[in-house]
Amino acid sequence: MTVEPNSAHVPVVIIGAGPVGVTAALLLARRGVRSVVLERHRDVYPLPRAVATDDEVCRILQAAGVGEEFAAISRPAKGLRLLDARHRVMAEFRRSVHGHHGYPQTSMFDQPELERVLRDALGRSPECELRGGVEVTAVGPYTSGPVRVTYRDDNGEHHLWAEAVLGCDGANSLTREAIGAMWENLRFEERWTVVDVRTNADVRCWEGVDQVCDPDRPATFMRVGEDRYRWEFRLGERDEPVRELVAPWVSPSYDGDFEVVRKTQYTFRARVADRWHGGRVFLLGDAAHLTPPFIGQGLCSGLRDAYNLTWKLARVLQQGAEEGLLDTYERERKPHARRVIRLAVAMGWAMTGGQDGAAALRRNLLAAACRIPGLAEAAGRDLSPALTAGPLVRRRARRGLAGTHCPQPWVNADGRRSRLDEVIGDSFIILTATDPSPSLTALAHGLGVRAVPVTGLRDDGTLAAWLHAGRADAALLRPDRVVLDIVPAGGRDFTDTATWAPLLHTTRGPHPSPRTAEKSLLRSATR
Ligand SMILES: O=C(O)/C=C/c1cccc(O)c1
Repeated sequence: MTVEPNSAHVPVVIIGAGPVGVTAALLLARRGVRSVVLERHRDVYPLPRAVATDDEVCRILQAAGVGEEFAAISRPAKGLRLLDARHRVMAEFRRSVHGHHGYPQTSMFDQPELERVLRDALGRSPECELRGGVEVTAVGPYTSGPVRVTYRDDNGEHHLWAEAVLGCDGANSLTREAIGAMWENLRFEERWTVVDVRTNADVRCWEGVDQVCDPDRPATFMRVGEDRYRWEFRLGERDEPVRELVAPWVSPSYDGDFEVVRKTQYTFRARVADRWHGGRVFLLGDAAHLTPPFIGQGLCSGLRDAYNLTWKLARVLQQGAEEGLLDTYERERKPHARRVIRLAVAMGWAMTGGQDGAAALRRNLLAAACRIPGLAEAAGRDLSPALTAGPLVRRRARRGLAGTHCPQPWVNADGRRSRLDEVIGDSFIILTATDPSPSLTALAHGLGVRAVPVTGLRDDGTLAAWLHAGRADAALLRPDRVVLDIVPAGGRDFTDTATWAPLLHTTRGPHPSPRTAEKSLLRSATR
């Protein structure tokens, strides 16, 4: 897509071509929505930052069309351990290589490699245009009609008018300022040193993440790749040399290759923006939330933002869905991001002893850091909680299926083994335990949604067991695979559809999806 410079109209402008911005562009492109991505740097930022994803995020990357490429550059991690000051294991939280979403529950990767994969995919998408080496100088006004985005490049100043603007412009977001959002402080602020090393040394480690719970020298250590390692240390009184810092893991007498790829100081913060949009200007990723990295969820939260928002935006822009659909973005994502940040902060307290008046008391308890209330339980589980109830999450019970994700097993359709999402398409869908009743079929038809019995998908029984465990005869999945509502076991239909049915309504048909092959698989699976 090429847009005339100086004064052009585009459906979506994305500010920032980091992983969140580019993934958002790819997800929109898969739904036929064109975007221009504006980025300060000309090329991928070469230094490592994020190092971990969970399986939900791998599924998002799959939806963006780079799932297999990401699998090829990432490495499953065994999980998370809490160590005491003498590096004795106090608690171990194992992660499976076959998570709920069909991928390893934790994967390690090198961020520049991920960004290269995403940029290459962007280059193959005619719906996306990346403008690198530009500086965005203003966003807005945004209160009515298209939003103006002003940027500068070597040729001067330009304006774009967009139906929506996605601010993926990081912690110092200009977009956040433009919409007048303020930070809500979740009370964690510490200076840490982050060290990335490439070496073939015999590093003392396991295939996972170690958190050293030592108030005097809290630290994180993990293997990121074949010869890539990351250490994080809370800043001490003096700036110690790397070899001194890593001496407990790499023998000081090792004199082989040892490249410090990066050593930098960060302020780890816990913050959430008080508002995530102003009209059609949205905040995503670090522009909307900041977390200490102790549970590896920073980038994950940003990619969840992109997945949550893009299907809603595509429906509004392309299919004439109600504007109210867009309000659910902040309503769903903000409490989710806040909960994940709080868990990261709790992990930080376990490692450091905390910063408040009770810190001294907690220090005495640190020999059993995993006893910090709720931490062990939460850290041992899926780190991504269910979405809270709202217009698009009809939660009846605290532990019901609504707000959680449908699992992604392998299925067999049309004689081919595929991941579930490749087969069920990218719109709303109802999965049923058995053949849908005539009334459910009629209801589905009225909603413009397909009802598919899981038996026809021929998976390994995962889907039937999941519905059974959730006491559901059917589940209505949203395009992001979150359960909107269920038909309770023994029930006939969805009840009280009035709260969500209007949000499913569209006035135009969907853009023809590039995934025609998947649709044909679905037809044969449901015949
Ligand atoms: O809980 C996990 O499996 C991974 C946690 C993690 C990942 C990356 C960086 C961290 O400090 C923790």
